[in-house]
Amino acid sequence: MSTLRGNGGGASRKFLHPAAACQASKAAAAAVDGSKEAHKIFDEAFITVKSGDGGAGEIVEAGRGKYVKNNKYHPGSNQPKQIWLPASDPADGADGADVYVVCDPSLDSLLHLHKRKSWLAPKGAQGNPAMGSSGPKRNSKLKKAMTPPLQIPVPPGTVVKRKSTGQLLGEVVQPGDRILVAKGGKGGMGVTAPSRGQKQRDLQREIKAAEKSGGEVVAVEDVNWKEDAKGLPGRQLGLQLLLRVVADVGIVGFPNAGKSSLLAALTRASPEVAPYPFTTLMPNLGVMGGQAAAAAGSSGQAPVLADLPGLIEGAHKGVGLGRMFLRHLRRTRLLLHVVDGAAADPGTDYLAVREELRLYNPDYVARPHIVALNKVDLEDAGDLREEVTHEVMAAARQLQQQHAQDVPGFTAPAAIIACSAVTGEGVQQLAAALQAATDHLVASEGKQQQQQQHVAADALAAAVAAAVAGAAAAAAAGDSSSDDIEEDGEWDEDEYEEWEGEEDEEWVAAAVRGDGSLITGTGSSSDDEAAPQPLAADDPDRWLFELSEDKLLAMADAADD
Ligand SMILES: Nc1nc2c(ncn2[C@@H]2O[C@H](COP(=O)(O)OP(=O)(O)OP(=O)(O)O)[C@@H](O)[C@H]2O)c(=O)[nH]1
Ligand SMILES: [Mg+2]
Repeated sequence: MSTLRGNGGGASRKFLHPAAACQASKAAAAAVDGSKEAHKIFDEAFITVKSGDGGAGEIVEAGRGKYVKNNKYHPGSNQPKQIWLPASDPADGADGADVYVVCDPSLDSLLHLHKRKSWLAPKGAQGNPAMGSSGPKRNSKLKKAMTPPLQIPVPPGTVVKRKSTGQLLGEVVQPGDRILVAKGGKGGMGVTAPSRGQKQRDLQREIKAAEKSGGEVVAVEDVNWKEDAKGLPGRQLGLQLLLRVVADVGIVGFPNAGKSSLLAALTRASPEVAPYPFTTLMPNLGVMGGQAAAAAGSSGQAPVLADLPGLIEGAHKGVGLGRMFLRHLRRTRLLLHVVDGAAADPGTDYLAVREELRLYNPDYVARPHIVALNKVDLEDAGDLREEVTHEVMAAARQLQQQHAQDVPGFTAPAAIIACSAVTGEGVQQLAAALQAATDHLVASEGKQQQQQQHVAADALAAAVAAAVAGAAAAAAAGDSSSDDIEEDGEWDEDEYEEWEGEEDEEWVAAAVRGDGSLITGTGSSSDDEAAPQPLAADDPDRWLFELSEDKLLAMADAADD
């Protein structure tokens, strides 16, 4: 999973093929059609490979003395030199080169394989090659020269299949991973050719045997020893290569929900953002910066986020750009489900995307996820944020009940975080949640291997909630102190007075209980003890979001009524 982290922790990586960049600027509908080809180029390739033929073994004629001439190269020079080697020890031909598909973390697409479709591995060297031919020659100790393998570089997350049968040959994930796709042909054996006298004796024996049995000898072929010296041919096969993005977090949601905007807000990636659906045609990757890690109290590695093209209803059947991209979720630990909070019916949007994921691969809905309720800066979304949160929770519960039988481990969101990619509100909390969830999942993966445990949804939610509460507190503290000191480090008296006179900030935090009901807590900035505390891992109540002061007053009024 960590293969893309070598780029400095904060740098972004972007897959943008020129063809796709051009298409992206066209109208949405045209982009949908055109992008299919661009996408194929980026993450799918068909190639033909052939491993090397085995080299022929050396043939030494018997009875030609104790030593025979063999051409050998000086190490580090390509000048052949004739040497004498024992005639009793003819050299084998070298095996043909094997073909490997190897993981190369400097690559991020399969584009290079469209420029080179056939990969032919070198033949094995002959036991005693003719003067002037190149390649490693007889090694009297090993008796056989080695042929370096042909290596086909591919990015991390590439799956290799046989083109004809679809048989899975393997997958490379981390640097150093490699798959042997075609073994080189075996080299021929070094043989001693029978001497003329030996041939005569063999012939006489054959004739006698034939006479005895009443047959007639017409011709004798003495080819068997020659066959032994021949190398076997290499293996040719067609391969299909598929790239699955390797990232910790996969960002999903309806087109235009703000997935790319959130990627840009959370990382240094700069994906294309535009107010029409299907702006994103290919996955964009970004690495989260260190701030979020600090806010979440994490010492873990910065998560890699993958922003995917929008999903729409029927995506699992190939509607929109869906099916081609859904496989990129395969290697993610966590999903970030982005919901447009200002949409007509965000709860239904959430439900529809979850359904698409389930229909494509039930594993995807059993994977932990965090919901980002985006665009809360817009009036509608801001006013309705609690209502929408409830809707999303209700939709999650509805799905959970519906599929309790067929999808074991169907998860509700580990957190629902209201945010705005445009104003930056809630983005710190979202970053802290993603960092905490990734850390938690990485840690429990380690444990899983040792103890066969499953990631407990409640423990994950508690870890995420604690990180969100921490980030919210840090954001509040940052807000109150940042303006008080002048750039030269001196107190600004006027501002100080203003600050002194400020009223305590009221806060209210809300949490959703295990049974779905809402609890709230209130306090003020001077009232440290009452500040929201992270809940224990086994506490079914989880802090989910903080409410505005207006909302607090409205709720207090409602309670009085
Ligand atoms: N007001 C507001 N607008 C937003 C916010 N986030 C995104 N947008 C706008 O929503 C539109 C779509 O944003 P994108 O980030 O391209 O959305 P996307 O989900 O990546 O869309 P596709 O790639 O087409 O699936 C753009 O016009 C953004 O400026 C937000 O928090 N508030
Ligand atoms: Mg996008």
